[in-house]
Amino acid sequence: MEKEETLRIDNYCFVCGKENPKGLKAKFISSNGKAKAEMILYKEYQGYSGIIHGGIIAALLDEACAYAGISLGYYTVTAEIKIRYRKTLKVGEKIIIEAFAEQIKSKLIQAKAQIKDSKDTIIAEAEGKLIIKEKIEKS
Ligand SMILES: CCCCCCCC/C=C\CCCCCCCC(=O)SCCNC(=O)CCNC(=O)[C@H](O)C(C)(C)COP(=O)(O)OP(=O)(O)OC[C@H]1O[C@@H](n2cnc3c(N)ncnc32)[C@H](O)[C@@H]1OP(=O)(O)O
Repeated sequence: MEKEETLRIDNYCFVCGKENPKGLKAKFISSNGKAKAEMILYKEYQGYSGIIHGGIIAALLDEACAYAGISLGYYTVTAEIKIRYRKTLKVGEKIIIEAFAEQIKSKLIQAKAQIKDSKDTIIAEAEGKLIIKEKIEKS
């Protein structure tokens, strides 16, 4: 049987990679199943004029879920993600992205994430199912 591919981290993640010149460069902090980042998205990421593209919002929510899972000690892939877009996100607005994850089966992590603006209004929220691929070895 073929050996399963391992997930490699090379700092080029589109959402968080420090080395990716075309990435969003989000900086997540995470611990104990929670993850958080703050950032501002500019015009490069809009769809309609002045409004951030929903795909970018989805990528941020997905990443927040992954980081919450990483903080539980696992690298995962996303099997499913459901997104609810509640308000449009305007270009140039400060946002807070937060996620919470829990392991509910041996290979399954369930995560919830949300994006709020600086007035604490929910812009978008997500529910994700993440499949555990490997345990993070502590160095
Ligand atoms: C020391 C600290 C260091 C910290 C460092 C921090 C730095 C971090 C740096 C960088 C972070 C980067 C973060 C990036 C994040 C990106 C996230 C993504 O974009 S991931 C790419 C998109 N997703 C895919 O490409 C998946 C593609 N799909 C698949 O691979 C498969 O379809 C998969 C694995 C999702 C399911 O495949 P199957 O069904 O063959 O899986 P089977 O292994 O058989 O099942 C596993 C278990 O999961 C359940 N399962 C599978 N899908 C499910 C679902 N949708 N809902 C519920 N359960 C499900 C199954 O029923 C099974 O459960 P049972 O073991 O039988 O109890």
